[in-house]
Amino acid sequence: MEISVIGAGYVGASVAACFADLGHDAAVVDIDEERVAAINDGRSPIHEPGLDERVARTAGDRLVASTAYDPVPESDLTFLAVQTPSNEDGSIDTSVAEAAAEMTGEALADADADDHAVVVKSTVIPGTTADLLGPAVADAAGLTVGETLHVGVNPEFQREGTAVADFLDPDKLVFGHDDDPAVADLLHEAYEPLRAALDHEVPVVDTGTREAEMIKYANNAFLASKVSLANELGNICKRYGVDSYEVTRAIGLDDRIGASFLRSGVGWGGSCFPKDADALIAAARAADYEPELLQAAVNVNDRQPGLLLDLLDEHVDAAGERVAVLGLSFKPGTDDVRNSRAIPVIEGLRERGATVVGYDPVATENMRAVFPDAEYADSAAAALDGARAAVVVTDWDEFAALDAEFDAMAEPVVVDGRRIVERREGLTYEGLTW
Ligand SMILES: NC(=O)c1ccc[n+]([C@@H]2O[C@H](COP(=O)([O-])OP(=O)(O)OC[C@H]3O[C@@H](n4cnc5c(N)ncnc54)[C@H](O)[C@@H]3O)[C@@H](O)[C@H]2O)c1
Ligand SMILES: O=c1ccn([C@@H]2O[C@H](COP(=O)(O)OP(=O)(O)O[C@H]3O[C@H](CO)[C@@H](O)[C@H](O)[C@H]3O)[C@@H](O)[C@H]2O)c(=O)[nH]1
Repeated sequence: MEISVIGAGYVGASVAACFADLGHDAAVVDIDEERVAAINDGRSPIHEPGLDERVARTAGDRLVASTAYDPVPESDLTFLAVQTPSNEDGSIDTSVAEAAAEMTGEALADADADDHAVVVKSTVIPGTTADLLGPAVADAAGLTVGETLHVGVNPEFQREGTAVADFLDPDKLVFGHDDDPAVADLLHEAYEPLRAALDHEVPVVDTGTREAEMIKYANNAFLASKVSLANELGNICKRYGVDSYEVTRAIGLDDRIGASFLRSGVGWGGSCFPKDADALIAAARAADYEPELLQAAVNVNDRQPGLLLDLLDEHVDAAGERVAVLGLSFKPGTDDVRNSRAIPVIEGLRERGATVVGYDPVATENMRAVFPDAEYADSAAAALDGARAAVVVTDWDEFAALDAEFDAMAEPVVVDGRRIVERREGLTYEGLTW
């Protein structure tokens, strides 16, 4: 099957490479020449475990990348996987997706193609596909939705750092198609090799486009709120000398609660939870509904970095001191620093007059773009060397193994936002939520 994917970012690159690896012909289109060149050179344009080898295996053969939209009319199905960022007020900014939809339509018009399906993989507010993006493609192409152009929604639930594994073994597949059998058939065909490769059934949710769009937001809202509740409980535990991880381990044994997404700490970041929570809140308000619980989840999250720094203040006056920030990415396994909790932590340290020295196994260059004048070390040991204190922001495995490295600090003080460092003799250790 011929598939095109618009956008070679975290979602588009991994989805296209995985489809190619599963035996489809996948063409990725991106306006970013560097990302296109990387794929055509057989390299992943982003850091994502398992992606490099898939791109290397398929590039130039079943996987091709281009800045031109020529592959679109040659394919049966086009996924739109461009970014959907936030406006100033938190509402979704669909301008990039609209432009990509128009360019897709123009490519279909130029080639006089019909019977093509355009499926939105980007996260969009309910109604965006049916009311905005579908019509944008159709108008530019001179086609009619439901007749000569088929429009659907197939939200993506992969996580950064495990995007390939998540895509290849999803908990569910959501196909939004408003009863257009052409979209449903093409989506089932696209995912058939993936399902055939698994030794278990993957539930497929065939549903409307609006429901598919909302399922994506509901999924993220639930998970983000779950972490915020774990953080709220952790903050209370801390004040009562209770080990919050013992508590969440126990409550997670209740099937109705579930063990995942209960790790309390410095909060959730990344390109999705913050943006999607804001977009859903703005969408609710636009419809005259005040989403109090979701807003509280955001408020709790926004407070965590400040609470971490308050704990540092209890041990150290950071003014004029060198403070190591261990972990810059928003979570382990990725070089993505979008909405990383390291950003407010670094800002708070600088407000205190500290000299920040950051370390991350893979995200340094991306954080350098945010704070060009901060110091960055090549290793955790180098960051700790001569530091007055260390603040742990990301739970990279290698931080769990740190031990003698702390002795390079005059008086080792560690404020741990992710419960990753071992408490030990000779180390002043303060965990954020226990
Ligand atoms: N990052 C994730 O893990 C994740 C997971 C699930 C869903 N999503 C959603 O998927 C969408 C994409 O997210 P992402 O993280 O991959 O974004 P990204 O910013 O990493 O990638 C988007 C890509 O689209 C390209 N692009 C922009 N306009 C274009 C155009 N007109 N034509 C061709 N290419 C164009 C950009 O150059 C960029 O490379 C968003 O809606 C996001 O919310 C993301
Ligand atoms: O118990 C937990 C679990 C996560 N986090 C934090 O939550 C954030 C998000 O983590 P995660 O969900 O693993 O990463 P993402 O790649 O942002 O993935 C989320 O966002 C994607 C984009 O929408 C969705 O596709 C995924 O299903 C959804 O999990 C990170 O900052 C984590 O550190 C915690 O603090 N505690």
